[in-house]
Amino acid sequence: MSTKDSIASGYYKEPVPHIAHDSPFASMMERFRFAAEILDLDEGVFKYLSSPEKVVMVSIPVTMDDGRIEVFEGYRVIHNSILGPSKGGIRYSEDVTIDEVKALAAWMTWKCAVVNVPFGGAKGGVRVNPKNLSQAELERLTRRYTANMLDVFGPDRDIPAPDMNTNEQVMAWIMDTYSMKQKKTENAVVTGKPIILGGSKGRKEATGRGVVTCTLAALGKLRISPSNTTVVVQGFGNVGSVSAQLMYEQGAEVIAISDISGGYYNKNGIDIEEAIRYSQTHGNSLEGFDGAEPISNQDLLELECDVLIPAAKEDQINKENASRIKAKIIAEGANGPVTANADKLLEENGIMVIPDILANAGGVTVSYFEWVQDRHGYFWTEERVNRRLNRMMRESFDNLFMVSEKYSITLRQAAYVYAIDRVATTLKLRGIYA
Ligand SMILES: NC(=O)C1=CN([C@@H]2O[C@H](COP(=O)(O)OP(=O)(O)OC[C@H]3O[C@@H](n4cnc5c(N)ncnc54)[C@H](OP(=O)(O)O)[C@@H]3O)[C@@H](O)[C@H]2O)C=CC1
Ligand SMILES: O=C(O)CCC(=O)C(=O)O
Repeated sequence: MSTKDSIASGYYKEPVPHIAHDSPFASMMERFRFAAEILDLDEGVFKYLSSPEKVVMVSIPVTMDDGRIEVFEGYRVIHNSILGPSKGGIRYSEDVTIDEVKALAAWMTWKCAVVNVPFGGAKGGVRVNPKNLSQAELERLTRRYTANMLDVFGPDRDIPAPDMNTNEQVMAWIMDTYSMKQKKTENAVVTGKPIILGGSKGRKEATGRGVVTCTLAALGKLRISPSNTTVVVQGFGNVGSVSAQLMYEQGAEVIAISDISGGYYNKNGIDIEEAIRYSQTHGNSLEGFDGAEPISNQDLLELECDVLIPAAKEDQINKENASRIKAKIIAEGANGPVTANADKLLEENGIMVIPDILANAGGVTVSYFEWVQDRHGYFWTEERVNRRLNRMMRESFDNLFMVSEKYSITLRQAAYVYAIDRVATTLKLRGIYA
């Protein structure tokens, strides 16, 4: 089989109704179509996997500190649960949309299949800027969102986790609200909890650690040593800061970092420990960080470097800027940071892209470990968590690298082919009955 230039033919070409043309869901579908064609996927299975199993939209009234009632919109999308209970984070963001959550939920299905964890895919979102809420308002919002989702969530049904702008504290409130309803502590209903509540050691760092495991594997394939590597990281939250720190610990020179306040560039390398300290002591913001020169988030993506780690949000590398990207490797810490129409341009420039559904799968992998530990009531050492995480990420990277070489396709295409084949085979074995 050779690399395909034009990916869609036959029924794969038919547009899926109600999907914005240029959106994360459209990007997901374009890659899904490519894999469906390679796999000669049954038309019914293609249609089934093109839409989510369940979409829940809720209205969340919150009493604000000044007594006013504000109403927020919340979502939970379960894309598919054929591989097991659905799994995926919850995002708080002013511009989250149902279409974005649908794409993120589908990516979770493929991601769990890529790393062979027995979960389906889901994602949640609330349209809110949490920076405008007090801690008490955030708690009331989270508890009401959870109350509205009591029939959706469950340790055997659907298990949330952190994503953009949500953290261990938010997971603790979800667990507590759910447990109150069950009249018993049910810590396996969420992952990414504080360790004292049944969280797993290593979960907070897991996504960044997985990004770095894959990056080191990719550098190995290109015969570049980590200590001769320059790295650029977009986004300095959970995924970006841990990825930057672990690459820095490997001896790499991290020459640029960024958050919503802008980019920070130092051609001689940034002291990442200092940057993390700065952000932690300045309200989780790099604003005013003086260990580097200011640079825009867009210019940062186009810097000359060996490794670019987009770890902020979707659609950052697109058909407008893809031909100006100079990195040798892009490790997708974020979900969907590259649009489908940029894939070809990056491939033509010989850039190795480690796709999101592999690169950032360390988070859900350790979430799986957390769920297993909660259900056993027996907790692992951090060393055991990290060793198993590294092994699973490395095996998944090697597996997809082999698939990509075998079929002369990119790592992203290999990831979709592998994941969709796994989901479709499971579907076939289980069967579909009314
Ligand atoms: N947390 C996890 O375990 C996982 C997360 N992911 C994905 O990784 C990405 C980041 O998530 P996570 O680290 O958890 O989120 P966080 O909220 O912890 O961090 C997000 C970071 O991105 C920055 N940011 C937001 N918008 C922009 C922008 N336009 N330009 C530059 N920086 C920006 C934020 O800046 P500021 O703080 O200043 O707003 C912050 O530094 C998301 O795509 C998420 O879906 C994927 C797998 C697992
Ligand atoms: O840890 C999890 O369950 C899911 C993390 C997540 O939302 C993601 O991988 O995008």
